[in-house]
Amino acid sequence: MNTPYLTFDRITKTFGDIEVVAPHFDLGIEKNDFVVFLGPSGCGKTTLMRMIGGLDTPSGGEIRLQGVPVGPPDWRRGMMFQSYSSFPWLTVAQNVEFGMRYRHDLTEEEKLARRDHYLDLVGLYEFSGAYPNRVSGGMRQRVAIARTLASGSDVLLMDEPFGALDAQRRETLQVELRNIQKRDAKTVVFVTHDVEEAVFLADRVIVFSKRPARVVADIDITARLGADRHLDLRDSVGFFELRNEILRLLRKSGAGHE
Ligand SMILES: Nc1ncnc2c1ncn2[C@@H]1O[C@H](COP(=O)(O)OP(=O)(O)OP(=O)(O)O)[C@@H](O)[C@H]1O
Repeated sequence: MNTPYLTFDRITKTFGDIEVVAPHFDLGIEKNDFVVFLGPSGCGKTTLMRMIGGLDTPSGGEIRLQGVPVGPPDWRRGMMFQSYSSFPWLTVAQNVEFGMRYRHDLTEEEKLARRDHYLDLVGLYEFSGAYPNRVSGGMRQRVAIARTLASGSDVLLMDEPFGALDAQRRETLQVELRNIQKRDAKTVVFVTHDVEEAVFLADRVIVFSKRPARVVADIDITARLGADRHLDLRDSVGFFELRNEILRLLRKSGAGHE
């Protein structure tokens, strides 16, 4: 049997008396999969992501990437959290460059080209020289998205990254993220509370129970919708069926979802 690219092997996690994941939590994530975590608020999704990124450590068990236990954060696991703010003392462009500080494999010219490409992608090129505290919250979030993508990590850990964006920008970035993920063969773990966003982006949606988190459903979205995602898909019957199915699961899992 093949070992998954990313493995949670008999994980336990407690904060004092609080048990965050169900005892001996197991989960495998395949390379180049776009996996979305959905579940009730406070069930442990962020904690699971932080443990992949190395910002938190399991109380027991092991998380392995390509068979190797994960250690402290490094650029191969790029993290982007909703609260992950920009550095106020750096300009928008310098913030994006900062994401590439460990990319010794790139020349200065390549770094600058990547910086400009991703700034353009998130619609911030013209704000390159601005300081983050001079732009809106949604724009700061886009700076963080550009920085994460520019860093070129193999694994992208994204915790509600589009939360502060307006609907149109959000749709654009969803399509772009999905394209980048497929084109550049990234493995993405993405947390959202938005079921439509989950269905649109994911190859696989994992629905968690209330804390302590356990997997209540593991849905192969690509088997049902195909890998090619375009905005028209949102109007299809298959999309609606999946959305409704997941909303029902969330209601049952006690999410009290919108
Ligand atoms: N550093 C910490 N110390 C103590 N308790 C914590 C800590 N971090 C998280 N928790 C608790 O662990 C539980 C899981 O939190 P987590 O942020 O992982 O949930 P979540 O599913 O991401 O929630 P949300 O959807 O609201 O973002 C919560 O009860 C939270 O209060």
